Amino acid sequence: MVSSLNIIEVARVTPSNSDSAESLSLPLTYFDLIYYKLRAVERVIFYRIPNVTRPFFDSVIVPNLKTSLSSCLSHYLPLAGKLIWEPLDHKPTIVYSQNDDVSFSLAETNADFSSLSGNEPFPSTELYPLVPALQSSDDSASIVSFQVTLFPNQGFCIGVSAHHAVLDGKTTTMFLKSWAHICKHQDFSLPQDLIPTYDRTVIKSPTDSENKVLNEWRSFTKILAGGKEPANPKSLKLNPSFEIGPDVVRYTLQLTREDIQTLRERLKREVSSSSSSTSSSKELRLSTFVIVYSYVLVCIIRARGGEPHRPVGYAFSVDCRSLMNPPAPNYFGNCIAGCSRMMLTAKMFMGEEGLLAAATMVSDSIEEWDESFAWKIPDFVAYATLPPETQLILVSGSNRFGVYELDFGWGRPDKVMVVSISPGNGISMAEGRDQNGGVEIGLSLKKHEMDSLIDLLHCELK
Ligand SMILES: CC(C)(COP(=O)(O)OP(=O)(O)OC[C@H]1O[C@@H](n2cnc3c(N)ncnc32)[C@H](O)[C@@H]1OP(=O)(O)O)[C@@H](O)C(=O)NCCC(=O)NCCSC(=O)CC(=O)O
Repeated sequence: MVSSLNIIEVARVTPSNSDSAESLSLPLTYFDLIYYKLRAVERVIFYRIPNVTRPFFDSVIVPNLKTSLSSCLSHYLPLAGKLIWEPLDHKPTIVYSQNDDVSFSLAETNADFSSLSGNEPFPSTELYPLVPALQSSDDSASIVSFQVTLFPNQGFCIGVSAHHAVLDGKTTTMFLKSWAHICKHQDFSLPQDLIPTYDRTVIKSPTDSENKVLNEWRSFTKILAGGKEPANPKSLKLNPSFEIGPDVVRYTLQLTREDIQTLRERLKREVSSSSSSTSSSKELRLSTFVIVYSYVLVCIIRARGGEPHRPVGYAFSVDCRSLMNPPAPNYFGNCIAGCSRMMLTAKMFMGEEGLLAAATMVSDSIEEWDESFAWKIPDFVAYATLPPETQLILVSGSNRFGVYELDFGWGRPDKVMVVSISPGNGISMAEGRDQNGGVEIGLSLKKHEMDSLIDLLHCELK
C-alpha cells in the first residue's frame, strides 16, 4: 500500500517573550559562510506510543510541544529570525525582529511506523514527506522549520529542517535537547551545558577569509551554471534538495560495541603484519569514529565495484569548538571545518589491506589536524570540477551528539535519522540507541547496490 500524508495545519510559533525581546542581528562568520547556499539539513525523530489517538495528539502532544518550543526559542532567538543580505553589506546576517516566528506544521499519516523506524531497507522517498520545507528566496531564508506527524495507534515523529549557514550539527542537537528538556520538565530554565553562547569574537578567522569563501561560492555557482556569472550573487535561495528515485532505499546499519572492538583488533593485527605500502609512521588512532567510518567507506566502495581506477574520496567535519580561543563548547552557529581527501582510486580500498589503508588515511587526517586547518579556505572549485563519476563519501551527524537522549516526556526516540544524505555518497552517523558504545550508520543507495552492501557489511564482520 502506498502511504499518504495529510497536512492538518501549518501553524507559527513565536518565542514566549517575543513582545519584550529586543531585535537582534548576528552576522554570519567565516564558518557559517561555507554553508550559506547548501540545502537544508533534515532530521526526523520517531517516538513510539502504541495507542496514540488523534484526540491525545491534539490535546496533549501538540500543545506540549508548541508551548515548550515557544519557551525554548526565547533562549535561541536567532532561530525565529531570518537570513537576509542587505544591499550594502558584504555578507548575509541573521536578523530577529519582535514577533518573528517559526513554521510548525502538523500532519497525519497512514505510513507504517515500524518499517520507517526499523532496521530493514525501505524506499528513501517515504522519509521526505515527514520533514518540512525550509523557505528560501532571493531576499531571505528561514532558519528552521518543524513538522510533527501523527501515526495513529503507532506513535509520532518530529521532522526538523535546519539552515546549515546558521546551525551545525552540534548547535541543532543542543537546541533539540533544550526543547526536549523544557517539554519534559515543564521548566523554562536550561542546564548550563544547554545554554547557547553567541559571542562571535571567539571565531578569530584571518583577515579576508570571509571574502575568499564568498568568492569560492561565486566561482562554484558559475561553474555549475556552465560559465555564466550568477544573475543575483546575493541570492539566498538554497540549493535544491536531492532528487530521490523510486529505486533508492534507506538502511540503518547498527554496529555494536563488540563489532567495533572486533574491527579494532583486526586493524591492530593488520598494523603489526602490514607491508610498508599501507602503514604510516604515526600510530594508528583507533577511535570509534576512525574504525566505523573507515569500515563503511571500504564497504561502500567495494559494493559499487566497477573500474579499479575510478575516482573516490572522503570528507567529514571536525568540530573546532575546543580549538577556539577561548574554547567555546556551547557556541551557537557553525564551528566545524571539513577534512577531506580527493582523487583517490577505488583500487586502494578493494584489496585485502583496504580497511587498513582507509583507517590509516582517516587516522592521519585527524592526527594532523590543528587550528590552521580550520582556516584553510575550502576549495569549492575542486569539488565542482571532480570527475562526475567520483564516489565521495560524506558524513552528516556524529557519534558524539547524543541524539537518543532526546526525551520530550514520551521516552527516548525509537529512531533518529538524518534524512538529507545524498544517495550513493552520503552517510550519517549517530551513537547507537542503547548508548552502550555502538554506532548507527544511515545509508541511502539504489536497491541492488544496497543489497550488495548489506551482504558485505555483515559478511566482513564474521
Ligand atoms: C574529528 C572527529 C570526527 C574525530 O573523532 P575521534 O573520535 O577520532 O576523536 P575524538 O577526539 O572525538 O574522540 C577520541 C576519543 O576521545 C573520547 N571522547 C572525545 N570526545 C568525547 C565525547 N564527547 N564523548 C565521549 N567520548 C569522547 C573517546 O574516548 C574517544 O574514543 P572512542 O571513540 O573510541 O570512544 C571528532 O572529533 C569530531 O569533531 N566530531 C564531530 C564532527 C561534527 O561536528 N559533525 C557534524 C557536522 S555538521 C552536520 O553534519 C550537519 C548536522 O549534523 O546537522
